Amino acid sequence: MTPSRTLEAVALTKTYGSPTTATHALAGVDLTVGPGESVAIMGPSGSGKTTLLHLLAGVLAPTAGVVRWDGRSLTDLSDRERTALRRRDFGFVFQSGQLLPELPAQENAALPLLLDGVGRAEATARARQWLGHLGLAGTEERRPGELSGGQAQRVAIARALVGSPGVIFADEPTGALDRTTGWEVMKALTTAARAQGAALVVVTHDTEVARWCGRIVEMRDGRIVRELQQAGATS
Ligand SMILES: Nc1ncnc2c1ncn2[C@@H]1O[C@H](COP(=O)(O)OP(=O)(O)OP(=O)(O)O)[C@@H](O)[C@H]1O
Repeated sequence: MTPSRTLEAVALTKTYGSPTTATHALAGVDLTVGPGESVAIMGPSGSGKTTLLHLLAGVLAPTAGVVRWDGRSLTDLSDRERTALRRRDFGFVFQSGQLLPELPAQENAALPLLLDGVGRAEATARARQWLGHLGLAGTEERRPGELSGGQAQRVAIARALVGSPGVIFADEPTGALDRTTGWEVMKALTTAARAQGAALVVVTHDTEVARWCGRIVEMRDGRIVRELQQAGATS
């Protein structure tokens, strides 16, 4: 990836519903995330964290404002171009339940490459490499039901990273894990993202999770009300 790739949101607003039932989920958000940077988005329930994540990732369209990735506005792309961009340049990690239960770990991790037309042998080899980096050597053939929660999240991280994305979006990535396992998963996620030069955007309620990120932004009522640089962050 080129080091200049930056994710930038300008004056982002999002209103759900009709004019009579409108919810103003985002009310003017500016945010820039550079290569290798990690940002935690925190704030109370309903403050707009997930909406912001979905807009940044091009999953939802803004009501007004713009999201630029690598200098290109996501809203200027066709649905098809946006889907292709999401698959190639963005990786996703969710709370849980994101792996396909019938596929072994290595195929789950290889999926973005397979969907992008990479041959099975190469895709699996690259997935196995990531599983190895994430401490999952020996579990490549296991199905998600045969993995612990922490192992399954690391398979999801391998899948998010396997296509060398420029940005990884994570929504409560440790929400289904105990504290120690969550710590290990965040360590794996931030270390791998940094090694790859990928930006990382994490939505979380958990200050322990946010501590792994270089920057914390706090949201209230659809706005960023505070930004905190973390000098001591591991990322
Ligand atoms: N699809 C939708 N339709 C209508 N309103 C929505 C929709 N999605 C979210 N909202 C509303 O938008 C606001 C922001 O929601 P959002 O999910 O972004 O908040 P959040 O900070 O991620 O909350 P939580 O921490 O509970 O996940 C809330 O008032 C929510 O009810």
